[in-house]
Amino acid sequence: MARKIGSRYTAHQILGRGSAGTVWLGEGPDGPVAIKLLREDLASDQELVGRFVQERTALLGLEHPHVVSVRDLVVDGDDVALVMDLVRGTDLRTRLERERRLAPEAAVAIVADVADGLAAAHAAGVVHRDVKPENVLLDMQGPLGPGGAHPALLTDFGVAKLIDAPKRTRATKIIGTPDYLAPEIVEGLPARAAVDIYALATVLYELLAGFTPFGGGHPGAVLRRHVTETVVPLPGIPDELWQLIVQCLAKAPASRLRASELATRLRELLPALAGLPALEVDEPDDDPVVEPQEEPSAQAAPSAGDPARRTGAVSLVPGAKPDSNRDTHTSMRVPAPDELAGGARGTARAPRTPGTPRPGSARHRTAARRRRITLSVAGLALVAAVGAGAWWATSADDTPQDAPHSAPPVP
Ligand SMILES: Nc1ncnc2c1ncn2[C@@H]1O[C@H](COP(=O)(O)OP(=O)(O)OP(=O)(O)O)[C@@H](O)[C@H]1O
Repeated sequence: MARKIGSRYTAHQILGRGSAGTVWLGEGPDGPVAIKLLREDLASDQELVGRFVQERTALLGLEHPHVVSVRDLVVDGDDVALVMDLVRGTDLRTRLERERRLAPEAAVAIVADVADGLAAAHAAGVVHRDVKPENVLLDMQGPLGPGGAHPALLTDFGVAKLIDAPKRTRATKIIGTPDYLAPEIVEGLPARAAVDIYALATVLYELLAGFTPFGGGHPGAVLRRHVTETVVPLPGIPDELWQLIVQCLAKAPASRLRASELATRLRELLPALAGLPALEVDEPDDDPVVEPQEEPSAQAAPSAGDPARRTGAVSLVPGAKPDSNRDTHTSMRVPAPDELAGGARGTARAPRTPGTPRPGSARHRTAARRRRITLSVAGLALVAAVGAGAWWATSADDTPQDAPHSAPPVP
């Protein structure tokens, strides 16, 4: 059923739903558009309305074939809506879920497009801060590129930030999605363009492997891996492609490539990747084995399937499901250095060639569960601190770079 949005637009049909509202196929004075309409019950939420305004502001004047342009912002009674270019296709998350892993050529072609879009955003002084497959749209009506990939466009600049002059203070709250967060964000440093490169390299790894390099388990563990763990090579990946990923996942932001360089280097690799099949990689366990520290106790650690262990991610939107490390706009407190140091045992998720068991794999899980009794003291402290911080930080948004470093007390 059609409905009017402001005086200039008509929404005809729902294209999809996000946590903050519904995206409609609509019509405007200049033809078809996509209209992102903020949920009615959220229209009085200043923070969310602020994000819509932020997205409009961030993208003003930014026209690029690999960025979804925002055409208008409508505020009319209870309606708050962003009017965007219509992309006829799907988002990259949907494609990845359907195919599980992409062939290297298609993955690289898609990521090169996004790198081009990021280069334009960075040149305009905008850091995206939430690069992930959900925020990449594939234009199925566009020409087929290398590996049969459709053109990719970066969208959802709702938490984008204008690049500022250097700040004197550290951030106390984290904006973003745990699996894709650059280590400097976890450490409370300001988000510069290099955070988008780190996130995009994470997306590239994920397209090739089917899982993110540092994801899995509690968000606190994910944050810690970004800072302390080294990415483990994917079996069978062409060396030059691997070197690019490693460089862009460097812990030091200055060591990463810039977006335009990344796009160029990826495109140079494309001919050598033509026709290569998707990598054969088994997803590592989400639940690394933690050796027992003491005898069984009534306070045994929650298991991976226990909701208490998975609720560290906090959705921006009241009522949205806060249980995934891939949730949009997760907002958490920056962990203290001792929380990041964690226990003696690393938790890197080593990918495996199919059929190769390793301790902690699904095959070994039953036996391992029997042995796993408690988390280390450091692990528990991290879980408690980050989990509590997450809930505390629900109202945090765009002030982190100005805020003094004052973490709440750890319960
Ligand atoms: N410009 C667009 N053209 C066509 N479809 C779009 C456009 N923008 C978003 N969509 C579709 O609408 C759906 C919802 O998008 P939206 O950005 O609201 O949510 P999301 O990014 O999936 O989640 P969240 O808002 O929680 O980050 C997506 O599945 C996407 O495919």
